[in-house]
Amino acid sequence: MSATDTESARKTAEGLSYSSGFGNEHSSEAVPGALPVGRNSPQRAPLGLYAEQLSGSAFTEPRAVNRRSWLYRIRPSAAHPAFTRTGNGALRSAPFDETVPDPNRLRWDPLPAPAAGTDFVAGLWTLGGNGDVRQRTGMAVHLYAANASMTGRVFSDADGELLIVPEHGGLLLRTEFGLLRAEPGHVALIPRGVRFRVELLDDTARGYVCENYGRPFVLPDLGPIGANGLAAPRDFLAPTAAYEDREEPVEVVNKFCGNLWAATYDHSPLDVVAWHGTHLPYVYDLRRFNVLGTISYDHPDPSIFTVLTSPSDTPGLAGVDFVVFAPRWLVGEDTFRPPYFHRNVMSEYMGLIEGAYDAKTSGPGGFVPGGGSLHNMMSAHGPDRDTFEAASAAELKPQKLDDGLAFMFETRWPVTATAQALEAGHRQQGYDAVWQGLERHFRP
Ligand SMILES: O=C(O)Cc1cc(O)ccc1O
Ligand SMILES: [Fe+2]
Repeated sequence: MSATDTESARKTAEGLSYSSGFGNEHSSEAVPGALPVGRNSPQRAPLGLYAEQLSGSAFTEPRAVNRRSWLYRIRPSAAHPAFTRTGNGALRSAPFDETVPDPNRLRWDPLPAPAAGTDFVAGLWTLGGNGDVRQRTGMAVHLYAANASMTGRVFSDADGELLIVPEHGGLLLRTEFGLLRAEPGHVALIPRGVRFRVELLDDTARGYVCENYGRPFVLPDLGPIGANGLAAPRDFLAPTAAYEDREEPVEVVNKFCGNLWAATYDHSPLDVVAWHGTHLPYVYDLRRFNVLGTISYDHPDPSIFTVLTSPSDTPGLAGVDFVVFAPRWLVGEDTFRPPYFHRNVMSEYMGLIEGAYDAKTSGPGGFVPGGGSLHNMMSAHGPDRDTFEAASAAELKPQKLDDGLAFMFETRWPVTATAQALEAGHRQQGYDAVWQGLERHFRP
């Protein structure tokens, strides 16, 4: 990628404007009058545009979960030649059956640097997942490492929505709905089927992606917490309409039932001049998360850190939760303050965006930014030996944890790793050792 590409992406990102709110109806027009008033599909849409509905739920789903957007575009998406199979690279999809589900605790260092000229799509590398793309259940954990902006091509995922978690390097996401800027510490969500192109705001980019095949992410219910707290709806930012009017070949890469397919349009499909609806991309700054925790004793369960949840058919049992461990005060009295030892019916993939995580030693060979751990259902885990020893002896003054930003994709189904993840050179060997040497202290 040339320095000028990065520079121009950066300049574009500076001037972005958004509209705020989660799950509500948004609307935007890049040209005044482009949005029809009072109806969705007039006989002739304004300004000679084509009207197109993009649905994210069945037409008949209850109003509370119904999602669709109306797009007013220069050319209809339907005007394209046949899609043909293209290479899947290091992308894998559910069902994950290359390997046997592994009860062991697994940990990885960051992805190695990619070959020159690797863009976001080419840089996707699947760690594992669960469910079945054809049944629209489950999730996948991907990582990405890129050093080039996407040029001449866009991506869309029919299999699920993409929750992008940058760890290194900013991203400019040019979507059908407009532009989003996602820096490390932000998350961006691209809904099922929405086309987008990723441009890099820095020379290289690295991060994580949760591909959610199931019900779209929503904000968790707050129960006795009350009307406020955790992620506030108004901190979710939708783009404003911005269109490309380009009559030139653009490759549309479509992830469909686990495979990549491509068709070359004779124009840019990011040609939406106006839109309104609820099936929308958004960004959220994790530092806006209102962290709640104990002000008396005991370490609350991490469900209190849920940013977004994808409900399954069983109330309270998420297909996948996105959970953030953000800076916070620890004040619990007579309390072991880091995450406790546990065996969990849910399966936990953890990543680190910045700094250190309070249950694990950082530094080489430890849990490091860009790395990740997989603690599958019922696997025994928790603080490593050094963390346990330090926290058991610590003086319990109020303590600010402000040097880390970690997250978890937590799912009701076990995560099966891909063959490339189990065999990867960056998989840490001997992770079990972090729990060795926990002394016996029992004195009956
Ligand atoms: O570090 C983990 O394993 C994640 C986690 C954090 C926590 O605060 C409590 C339980 C839990 O699984
Ligand atoms: Fe855990």
